[in-house]
Amino acid sequence: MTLTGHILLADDEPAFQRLGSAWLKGLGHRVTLAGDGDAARAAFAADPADLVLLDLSMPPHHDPAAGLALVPTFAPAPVVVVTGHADHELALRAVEAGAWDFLAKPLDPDMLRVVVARALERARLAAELAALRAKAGAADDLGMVGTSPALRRLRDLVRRLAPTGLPVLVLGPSGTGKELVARALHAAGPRRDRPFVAVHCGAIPAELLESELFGHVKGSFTGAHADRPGLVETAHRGTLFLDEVGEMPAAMQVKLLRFLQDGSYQPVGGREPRTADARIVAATHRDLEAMVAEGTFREDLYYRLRGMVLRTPPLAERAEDVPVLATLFLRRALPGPARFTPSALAWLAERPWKGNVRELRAVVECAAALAAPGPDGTVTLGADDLDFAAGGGTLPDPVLDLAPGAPPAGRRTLDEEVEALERRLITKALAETGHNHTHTARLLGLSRMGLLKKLDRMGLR
Ligand SMILES: Nc1ncnc2c1ncn2[C@@H]1O[C@H](COP(=O)(O)OP(=O)(O)OP(=O)(O)O)[C@@H](O)[C@H]1O
Repeated sequence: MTLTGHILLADDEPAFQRLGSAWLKGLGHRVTLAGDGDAARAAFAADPADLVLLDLSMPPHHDPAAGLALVPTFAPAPVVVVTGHADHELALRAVEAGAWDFLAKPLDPDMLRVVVARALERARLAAELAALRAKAGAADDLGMVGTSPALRRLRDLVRRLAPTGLPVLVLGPSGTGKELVARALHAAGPRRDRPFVAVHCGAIPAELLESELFGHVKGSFTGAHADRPGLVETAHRGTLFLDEVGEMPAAMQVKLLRFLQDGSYQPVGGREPRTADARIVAATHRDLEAMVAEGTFREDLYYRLRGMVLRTPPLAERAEDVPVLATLFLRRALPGPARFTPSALAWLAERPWKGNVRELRAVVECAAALAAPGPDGTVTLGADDLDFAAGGGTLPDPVLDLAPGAPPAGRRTLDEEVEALERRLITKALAETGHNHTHTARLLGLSRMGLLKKLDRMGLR
């Protein structure tokens, strides 16, 4: 039995529209027609098709690059690109942009039938997979690992909030998993096949944040050579995660409020307001209520953001999660068998974990990177290994203990010794800074780029 479906045919040639839709209807498909990119987007938003046949060069620009930019907007429907020029490179670029397949004009009806049937079958399989994943997802841990009552409750709330479109504000100290919660809300909700876009409001200079979020139009400032979509547009029908929202400059708070109120925004230099539909999840480690009280954060924005508040507790308040998370990070860090000694587990239990889960992860990964497997191939991490990885203790180090004139320990070459020392100092600095690359580079007197190159070379990234 051939699969039939709803096909959006986006092409500006009337003759092709007539012929194409007659062929497709003849095969039993329902067809919607659109003559340009905007019409295609609007038709898809109003009545999402199972498959899109897309001409890459349509009015008003007749520019294949603009056509390519349209491809991802039809996700999750597969897009088959139809091109007037049997252009090999363009077809490859279309596939890179996410197109499922391509067809060259003039169309061969048999080819069209086969390509459409394959694309619809692919869409059916993808929908089936998503349904199975959603079913399995209901029972999984949403990537939020831990057995403490606090974490169970958090997971439960995430599961219940994910299907709703409610804005969520995630509050908690740094490194407690706020971004993880935002990702879980997205992944367990109906927008999971659309983008999750994270904006680190504190990391982007105030003057750039507006154009990052809302985009800009060509010529709006020096260097704006072309229209550029903002992150809210990229997050359309997906989730926009506003991390460190407490750092958002006052002028931007007004614009964000407007977007939260009615989904409308104005690109920098643009005249016409645009709209996007993004689920908002915001997070901060700051005390927003206190910021409202002292007038540094808008009260109206605060109430808009806090549709629901989720709190990620400090790791110190959920001691039973520590060994579970440590074991998880150890398993992820090493391919082979690995374990903690009882003294390592005691060390883990005693540490205050001021940097929370991020610190725990960094310490375990660091210790795992430095450890050597025993004769049976098992890596055993003791309290000393963890202490050293956390930047506290000193480990017997063949290089540092070398007496002047003594031969290199284990008969390693000078280059190997230097590399081993470099690796140790870098991993130690990474643990001290909670894996913050900028701070680690500064600590070691390297440029950030220089550090990243070394990390890549050593496989430490
Ligand atoms: N419950 C958890 N299960 C597994 N991994 C976790 C958990 N909580 C946190 N992590 C891991 O810890 C690290 C820090 O988490 P995340 O970035 O989500 O914290 P955050 O609160 O957003 O931090 P910040 O405020 O500094 O941005 C990440 O690597 C994350 O994957």
